[in-house]
Amino acid sequence: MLSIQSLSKRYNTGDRALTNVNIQIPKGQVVALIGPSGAGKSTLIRCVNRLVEPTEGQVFLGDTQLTQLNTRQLRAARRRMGMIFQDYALIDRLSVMENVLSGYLGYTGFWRSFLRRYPQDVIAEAFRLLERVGLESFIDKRADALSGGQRQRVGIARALLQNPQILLVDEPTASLDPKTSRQIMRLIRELCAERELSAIINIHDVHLAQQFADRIIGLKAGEVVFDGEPEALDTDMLTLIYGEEDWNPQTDTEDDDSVQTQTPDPIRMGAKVAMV
Ligand SMILES: Nc1ncnc2c1ncn2[C@@H]1O[C@H](COP(=O)(O)OP(=O)(O)OP(=O)(O)O)[C@@H](O)[C@H]1O
Repeated sequence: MLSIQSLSKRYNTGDRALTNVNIQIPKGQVVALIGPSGAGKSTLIRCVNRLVEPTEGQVFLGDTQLTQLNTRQLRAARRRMGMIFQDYALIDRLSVMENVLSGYLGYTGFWRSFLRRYPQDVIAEAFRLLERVGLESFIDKRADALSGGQRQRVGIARALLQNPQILLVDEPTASLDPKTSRQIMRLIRELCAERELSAIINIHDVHLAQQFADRIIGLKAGEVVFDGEPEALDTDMLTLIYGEEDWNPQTDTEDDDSVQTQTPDPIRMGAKVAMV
């Protein structure tokens, strides 16, 4: 579904951010991208939707070679990629509903988007999505009146309104507390399963990655050094990716209100992960 081939990126400053990255992601697979600061995670996600231009290599979404598209074609192709951001990227003065509907703007002409007129079926779908992410009673609230977790749910609903084939998710939980982080990761995972959507999630929290991803890719200094199931990510591999560190932190999962998260801490339990 998404195919990243021999991808390299060197910034104008001379920084080599990615070197010969090869990743194939099938439909419906949730991939967590981990690695220390500066490893190239954000660059990789941004090379997929060409917010950053790769220096070498190709990226295919289905049959479309994203790396060959002109500006107009790229705009159309980006509608097939839903973006979810660390800082939510909402318009504060607009309502929750208007923020979600803005996910449709890429499809619509200038005047319609200027007048913010949306087809009835799009509005109905936005309602359904807001219900699905648990925000049905917040539809008319201004975005800046919401908590961080609620704002991220709006961001998720907005991305899904595009009806994308893949979600590109950049540190979705970086600004959230541990309990809300797990709820958001669970929601993303469930939605991907319901819609057979693939996702690449750039995430710093290794425990969350292990708990909620189908597959983990570890980047170090721009190169893929691990690509496998969460169970295979043991302490030796974590040390290779991040360097020497205590990989046995006491993490508390008791405060999560979902029964599904009563899984053992994956690293404490010798990296045997009970997937949700
Ligand atoms: N716009 C830029 N111009 C020049 N160099 C950049 C730019 N963006 C990133 N880099 C460099 O590319 C490398 C990879 O950065 P990137 O932000 O992709 O890493 P990351 O793994 O996402 O880090 P973090 O977890 O801290 O966000 C780093 O050496 C960084 O300094």
